[in-house]
This record gives sequence, C-alpha cells and structure tokens, in this order.
Amino acid sequence: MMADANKGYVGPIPPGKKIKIVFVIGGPGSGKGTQCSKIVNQFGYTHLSAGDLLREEVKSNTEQGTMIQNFMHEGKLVPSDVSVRLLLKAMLASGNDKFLIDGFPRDEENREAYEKIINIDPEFVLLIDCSREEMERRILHRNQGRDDDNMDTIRRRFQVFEESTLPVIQHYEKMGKLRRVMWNMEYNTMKLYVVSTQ
Ligand SMILES: Nc1ncnc2c1ncn2[C@@H]1O[C@H](COP(=O)(O)OP(=O)(O)OP(=O)(O)O)[C@@H](O)[C@H]1O
Ligand SMILES: O=c1ccn([C@@H]2O[C@H](COP(=O)(O)O)[C@@H](O)[C@H]2O)c(=O)[nH]1
Ligand SMILES: [Mg+2]
Repeated sequence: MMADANKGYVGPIPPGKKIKIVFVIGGPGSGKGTQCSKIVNQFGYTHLSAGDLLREEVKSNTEQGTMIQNFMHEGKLVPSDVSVRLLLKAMLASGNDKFLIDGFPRDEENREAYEKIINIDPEFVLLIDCSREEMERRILHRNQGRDDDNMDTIRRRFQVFEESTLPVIQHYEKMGKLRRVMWNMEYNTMKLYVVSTQ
C-alpha cells in the first residue's frame, strides 16, 4: 500500500501495498458469482465470495463450522467477525492486490466490522440489480445442492436482503460509490461500465 495513497491506514495488510477492493452486492441469485468469474478471468482480480468461504469453513467439521451451517441454513447472517476474518485470511493468502468481494458487506454491522478490521475503502460497489421473480427462478434452477436453496430459506434470504443489505447499498450510494448494473444488461456493456472505472 503506497503511503500517500493510503495515508492514515491502520490495518493488517502490509504497508507499501496498494490494495484495490470492489464489493459486488445483489440479492440472492442475482448473478454475483457468475459475473465475478467473468470479470476475474479478464482483469486479474481475485474473486472472494464470502458465502463460498463460509461454506468451506462448514466442511471443516469444527464447532465454528457447525455454528456457521446453522446460520446459513436459516438464511441468517453469521457474526461479522467470522466473515471478516475469513475474508482477511483469504486476501493475505492470495498474494494479489485486486479483489472482487462477492456478497459482502450484507449489513451495517458487517460494514462496520470490515472498517474496523480490514479498513480499506472500496474503489466502488457494484450492485447487480435483479427482479425478485428472476432471482427466485435462477435459484430454483441452480441445482448446486446448496442447503439454503429451498423455498423457506430463500424467503428468509430475501427478507435479510431487503431489511439489512439495502441500508448498506444506500450508504455507498450516499458516498457516491455505487455502480448499478441491471440484470438484463448485456455482459459487454456491463464490462465496459465496470472497466471504465479502472
Ligand atoms: N445473466 C444471467 N442470465 C441467466 N442466468 C444467470 C445469469 N447470471 C447468473 N445466472 C444463473 O443464475 C444462478 C444464480 O447465479 P449466481 O450463483 O451467480 O448468483 P449469486 O448472486 O452468486 O447467488 P447467491 O447469492 O445465492 O450466491 C446460476 O444458476 C447462474 O448460472
Ligand atoms: O457476508 C456474508 C455472506 C454470506 N453469509 C451467509 O451465507 C449465505 C449464502 O451467501 P451467498 O452469498 O448467497 O453465497 C447467506 O445467506 C448467509 O447465511 C453471511 O452470513 N455473511
Ligand atoms: Mg453466489
């Protein structure tokens, strides 16, 4: 992180490294993971999905894994310090300096914990704006065997998105950091939109 570019930075990332972070937010099934995979292939970002990191942790069969599994099964958000520390660990392990962070922050508490622990301002926040009807259709056709892709949990995940994630989106909108792309936008148009900010 360059001293001038990050004046006042206090955090765990080694000084002298300029880290670029883009948050990718959207409702459940809006296509965050799909679009991140396309972007990283072309632009050298590391894609970190908070949900995938949590699912990996569940596989560890630890007490923490079981706790995470219960939260995810109910469509609730796991405690912020857990998700932020998993993200930080993955960032440090990657050695890269450009990250697309998919599905995070999900609520104001996540955002505050991120600011406390990692403390790197996102370049911008990409919102994939998708109709609920389309998101539901996509999740129900996804067939990835996800424990939370059932109608009861899906309802709860939508509720969390509307009640807890929308305030985060509004926060970044007020800061002028929000870039909104529509779910039915052509990928090439969206790519130009994203890349034009590089
Ligand atoms: N533009 C698109 N058109 C049609 N289907 C799409 C599109 N983008 C993604 N999908 C499909 O929709 C499903 C959900 O996409 P994806 O897993 O990327 O969403 P997500 O936002 O990461 O969801 P979650 O929040 O549940 O992790 C997948 O089956 C994916 O193949
Ligand atoms: O920051 C986060 C991200 C995710 N979760 C939990 O994981 C599931 C699935 O997330 P996806 O992004 O859809 O893969 C989500 O419903 C939460 O239970 C979280 O707690 N915090
Ligand atoms: Mg996803």
